[in-house]
Amino acid sequence: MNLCINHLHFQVKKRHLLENITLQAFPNEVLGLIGPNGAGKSTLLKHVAGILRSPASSITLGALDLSSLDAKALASHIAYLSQFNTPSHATVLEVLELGRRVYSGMRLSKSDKEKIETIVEHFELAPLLEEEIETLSGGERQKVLIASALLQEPKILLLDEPISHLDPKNQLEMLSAVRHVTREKGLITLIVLHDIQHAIHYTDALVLLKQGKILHHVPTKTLSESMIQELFDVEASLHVKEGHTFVYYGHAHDETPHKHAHTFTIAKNNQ
Ligand SMILES: Nc1ncnc2c1ncn2[C@@H]1O[C@H](COP(=O)(O)OP(=O)(O)OP(=O)(O)O)[C@@H](O)[C@H]1O
Repeated sequence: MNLCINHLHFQVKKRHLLENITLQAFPNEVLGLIGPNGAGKSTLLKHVAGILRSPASSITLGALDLSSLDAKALASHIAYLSQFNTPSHATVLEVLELGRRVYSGMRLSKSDKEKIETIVEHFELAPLLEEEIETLSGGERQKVLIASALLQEPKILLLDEPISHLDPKNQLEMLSAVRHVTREKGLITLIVLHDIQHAIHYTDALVLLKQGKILHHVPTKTLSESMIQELFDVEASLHVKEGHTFVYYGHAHDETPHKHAHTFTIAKNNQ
């Protein structure tokens, strides 16, 4: 079942925040949304999450019209981790349990509890379970919220800058976990990332959004320097070292191995 966004248009007063957004995302795919500040990335995710609605457009998952569902029905299809919202007055365990309540209500089953235990172990959250979520560090909180979103077992996972507070090790582990779970469970994952390096290594396809419009929607391996430059209005160059692709901003390095920098893409280096 594909996620289809058709002719999404969103305007506030006279300002067009999203213009004619049409795209498809597929099961097993991590689709990265990248673009400058204010490009409309969060606004796009909020539409898929059903927080914002634009009646003239349609957002469907297979034959299901997501825009016709209420919040509870949406929660069984979509887990959304927003940039800023954190539940208040809840312990870590309660936040994790929230991920299962969409299915089980207040009485969690044995299987719900086992799923929580597995994720607690995987994300090493055991020492934090009784802590109030508000007292955690930004990174710890982000880990708990991602774990809770995964416990929801959605078909669509929406992550808005999910790693902004994590240290480098946790960033890599979290992105790796997101990619793994997307493939293992056949999810459609939309993730907003500011770090192009991460986007290159952990996404399958990229939507490049600028001023509310899609500039490009490409397989990640075909992202080119010229696309990055067009998107961010900065000099950018891609370099490959030992199979890994690195992005440099500013003027290209002297040791750039590719003379035709603007045509260089990252094909075959996206592992
Ligand atoms: N409800 C709203 N009313 C008016 N303007 C809004 C509203 N929501 C978003 N905007 C504006 O729309 C633009 C896009 O915002 P959005 O948060 O989607 O950008 P973004 O690409 O996620 O940016 P960032 O990378 O900075 O998080 C911004 O200029 C923002 O101020």
